[in-house]
Amino acid sequence: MVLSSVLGFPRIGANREVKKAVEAYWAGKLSVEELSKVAADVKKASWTSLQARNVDLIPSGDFSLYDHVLDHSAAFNVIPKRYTGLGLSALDVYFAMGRGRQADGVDVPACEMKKWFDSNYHYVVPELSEQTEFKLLYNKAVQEYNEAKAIGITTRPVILGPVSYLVLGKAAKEASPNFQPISLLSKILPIYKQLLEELKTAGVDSVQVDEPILVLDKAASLDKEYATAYAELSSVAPRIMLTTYFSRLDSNINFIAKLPIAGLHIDLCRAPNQLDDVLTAIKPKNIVLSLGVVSGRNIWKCDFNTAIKQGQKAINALGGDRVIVATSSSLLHTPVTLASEKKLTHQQKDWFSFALEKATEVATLAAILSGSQDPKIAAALEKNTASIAKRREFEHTSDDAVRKRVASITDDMYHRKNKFATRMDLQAKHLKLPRFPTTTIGSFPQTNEIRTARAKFGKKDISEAEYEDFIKKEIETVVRFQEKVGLDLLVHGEAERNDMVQYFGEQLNGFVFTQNAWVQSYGSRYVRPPIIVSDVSRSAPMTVRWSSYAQSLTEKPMKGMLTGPVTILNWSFPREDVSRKLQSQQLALALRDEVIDLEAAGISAIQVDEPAIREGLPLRRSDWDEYLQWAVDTFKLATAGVSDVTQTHSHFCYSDFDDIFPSIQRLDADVISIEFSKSDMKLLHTFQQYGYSNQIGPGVYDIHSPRVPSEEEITKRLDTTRAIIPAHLMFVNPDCGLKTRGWKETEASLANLVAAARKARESA
Ligand code: MET
Ligand SMILES: [Zn+2]
Repeated sequence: MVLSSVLGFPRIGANREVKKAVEAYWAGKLSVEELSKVAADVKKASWTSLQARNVDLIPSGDFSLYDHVLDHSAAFNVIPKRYTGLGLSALDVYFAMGRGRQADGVDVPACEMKKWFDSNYHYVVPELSEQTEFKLLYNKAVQEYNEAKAIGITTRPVILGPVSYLVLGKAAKEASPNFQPISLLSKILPIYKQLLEELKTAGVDSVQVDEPILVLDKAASLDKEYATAYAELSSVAPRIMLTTYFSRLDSNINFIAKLPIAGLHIDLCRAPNQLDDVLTAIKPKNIVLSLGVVSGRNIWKCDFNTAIKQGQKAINALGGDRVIVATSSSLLHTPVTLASEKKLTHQQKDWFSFALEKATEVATLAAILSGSQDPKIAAALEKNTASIAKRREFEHTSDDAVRKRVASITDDMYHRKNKFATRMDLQAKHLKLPRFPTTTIGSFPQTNEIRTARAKFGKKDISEAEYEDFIKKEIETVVRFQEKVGLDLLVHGEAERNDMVQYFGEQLNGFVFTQNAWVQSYGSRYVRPPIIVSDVSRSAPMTVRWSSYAQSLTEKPMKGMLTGPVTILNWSFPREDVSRKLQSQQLALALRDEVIDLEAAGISAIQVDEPAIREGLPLRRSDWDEYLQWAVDTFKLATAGVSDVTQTHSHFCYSDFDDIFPSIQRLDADVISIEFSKSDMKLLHTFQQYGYSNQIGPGVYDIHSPRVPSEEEITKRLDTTRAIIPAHLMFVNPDCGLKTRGWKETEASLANLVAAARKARESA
């Protein structure tokens, strides 16, 4: 019999209960007990609804109040010293690691956060060194397994495997210079053994051990580590389902097939072509194969007929008892349920599947592949076939004007008139910025007042004119504040934006929006990605009136603010019927018109944010060039339409710069601002290595945390940076937008930033 499996479920609650509870706990408005109760209810709701949908293998242990990697670190005693001895409870230490803490005399920054593979989910990076003493402080997998068991549901616990956990970590400050986290393998294995033994004792039959690192090139050199780890673990563990996702195993399958594991999960949505090789490699072994055929990363209804073909092939090779039908990855990256969407048309609803609907899909597929004679199953297949046929029909319609415009893009549209050095002089005269010009990344605090006004406008409780007035007042407040605090290049504050992608998607043709389709980005931050369903174009200017209104209020230069094509694409649920490249080109042409309109309206600095360009990078190196070629080209297409006197900016927030640094240069933005305050100046080494010719604003403090950086702290950062980046190329700015921050810390932080920049100017 073919079983069905879900690899992980969204942990935010169908109505964002977890966000609300966690934030209330932080604000001191909810007790630990009340928070645990909310968490328990959300877990229970997930388990019972997966059971009701006939999913055979239901995950547990995948819940988290902040991040599952952080959970692991906290449970394994991977707690940097700076968070201990502060008199905090274990839970508060946990949250302090996730988001920093500045209260009651305690002042600690957050741990570094990184993007989880090529997704927009961020994990908290474990800090490891020779001194790390692993200990199993608690066993979350066992706890959740028992929690589910208590309500009569048998689950399959999920844990992050030892090799991936270590490789995802980084060397702590105190580690010796050549320290590699993976060198701790022999030290961490006993703890994993203890964890797994406890699972076995609790009655667990099989455990999902995630080793997503296996889809990366670097796994090829970790074959010995994998062999050692799994030989040790399998001797004490329940049956191990080794789980990979997001890309293909390629030659890594050769050593994986030799591991003493009970099963292997592969992602057939991202990498359908790996099926044959994997089947060949595992056929002689007694390994179960879990087929990731229902996408954990996108929201399109699964094409059953394609999935059935893959399933049938696996059954033919291995027999039905060795095949599982599963989601391609955890459903953490998809919204909870389509049932919450009241505004989608009937046609649109028929295109999509969210997490709960995907659970039904895996269960139905497993039934079909098991030869079920249930008429309901036959009807479900028929219905799916009809839905997919209708969607294909829709996909064949296209916007000819947009397609023609893409086909007639010419080479000169990718380039500015003159080289950067010439442009820099022209812009300096025009903008009259001082040395170490100070600026921000765009957004200012999104207060409750702003959200309430937007919600009221959405519900038509206030008129468009009233809303417009409200936003204008917000813009004025932000402009006056920036003048007062002494910033040089101003922004309008983005008060009118619900989200930097959604805001544009809503004004562009080709997108569909949801009401409740939230997906976790980090901690309690959730986003609602728009869905690209057809060709994209712009009907009218999107930001010009706000930017020009802001400029009209001040003598200082105002920076226009747009989200770049690659980021809009990567933070949307993309189409799967046309290439990402084509979708990005269409977006770029729409944005190009906006950039040109902003310039015509008197805006002389225009920032086009591309924070997601790095995360869209394919996980396998051999696929990089192709991606970077079109990603960089489409950014240039969006920005290069302006005259040389207009200063283009771009912003990136991630720390793994090394990989794509030459491409950042090729973007040819006049100024880039980057996040780096949390990665310990690592970026600077990248700079030293590759050099960079244009202007650059390394983020001087971490905006993801509410703590206020002192002036000295910022000065120190500037000093380090100046040793590497020529002073005349430097901008001074926070490492990202301020929308998640409160006004109080924003005022204090920016005052310190301006003071530090002035000091730097004096000593320049
Ligand atoms: C995630 S990058 C954010 C950039 C945007 N301009 C902002 O300031 O919020
Ligand atoms: Zn950012």
